[in-house]
Amino acid sequence: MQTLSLPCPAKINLFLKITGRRPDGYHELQTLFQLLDYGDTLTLKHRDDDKIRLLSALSGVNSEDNLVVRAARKLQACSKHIACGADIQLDKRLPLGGGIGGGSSDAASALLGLNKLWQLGLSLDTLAEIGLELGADVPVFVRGKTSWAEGIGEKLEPLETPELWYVVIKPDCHVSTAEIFCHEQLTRHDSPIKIATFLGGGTGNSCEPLVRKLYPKIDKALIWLEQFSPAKLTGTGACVFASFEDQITAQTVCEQRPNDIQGFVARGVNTSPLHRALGLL
Ligand SMILES: C[C@@](CO)(OP(=O)(O)O)[C@H](O)COP(=O)(O)OP(=O)(O)OC[C@H]1O[C@@H](n2ccc(N)nc2=O)[C@H](O)[C@@H]1O
Ligand SMILES: Nc1ncnc2c1ncn2[C@@H]1O[C@H](COP(=O)(O)OP(=O)(O)O)[C@@H](O)[C@H]1O
Repeated sequence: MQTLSLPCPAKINLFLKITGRRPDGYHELQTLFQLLDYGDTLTLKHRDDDKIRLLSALSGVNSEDNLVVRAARKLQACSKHIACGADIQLDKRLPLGGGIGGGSSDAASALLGLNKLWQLGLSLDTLAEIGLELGADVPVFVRGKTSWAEGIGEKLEPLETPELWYVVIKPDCHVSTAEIFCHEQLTRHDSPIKIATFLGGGTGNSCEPLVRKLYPKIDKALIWLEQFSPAKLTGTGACVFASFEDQITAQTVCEQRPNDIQGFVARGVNTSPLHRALGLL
């Protein structure tokens, strides 16, 4: 097999609590990562030399900093063969810095795809460990299941959720995850909750009050979406989302969004499209 074309699905955080801070500065959290059937596409072509070439530049991101190239280099270091190279084409649909895990998902698809293309035979456990070095959100995409998460997002327990339709919109602003986690006004000591408490409803995102205050456009987008269904921030933003029972209602809402707001409709899925494409689950 010489070429693989793979999906890189988005995620949303159905809730997010910050329960503490580790000595290295990373925050411990609780969240529910809901995978979506919508995302980027990564095409990997085997090369007989050891070059990693990114064929599609991402505006504002140096090729060597692109998470797919960083993932490929990390995996190359695990290879005992000399001829492990790849041409990589990344077709982006997911907005950058949206809190929907685009870069992390691209990295996970690169790890799983190149593991197959280069016949490395690494387990999902090993790939999740390598992924965690690239970002706290990478392991959930490596494991490929909608999951309850703790730690910094790497302690994962699959949780089946109703496969609802989501409207995800991105106001015209960019939120840096690091900026929010460094902010003195961030709530850092939420009490941990049980799964049953989340299922009982009403659990939100602890970053939301601060992000709404710092980014009026996000506040406005939440107010707009709230007209149709309860709306929440995903991750540290900038995207916000709301759920709907059926696709047509979700599409009708999405089409009415203000002109300066990007948006899409996606179905929540319990199993990643990446793993389905690779025949892993
Ligand atoms: C908090 C979440 C929820 O999904 O936010 P989003 O990025 O999706 O908005 C993620 O776990 C983010 O994961 P990811 O985007 O991979 O974060 P990383 O690249 O590992 O970290 C970016 C920066 O955010 C801070 N950070 C990140 C995660 C975490 N649990 N605690 C932190 O303090 C650190 O300062 C780190 O340098
Ligand atoms: N393949 C990639 N896709 C998106 N962003 C990338 C990628 N590689 C590196 N990045 C960098 O990672 C940052 C966060 O990306 P992204 O995963 O889209 O956001 P978030 O973690 O908020 O969901 C971007 O602003 C960009 O600088």
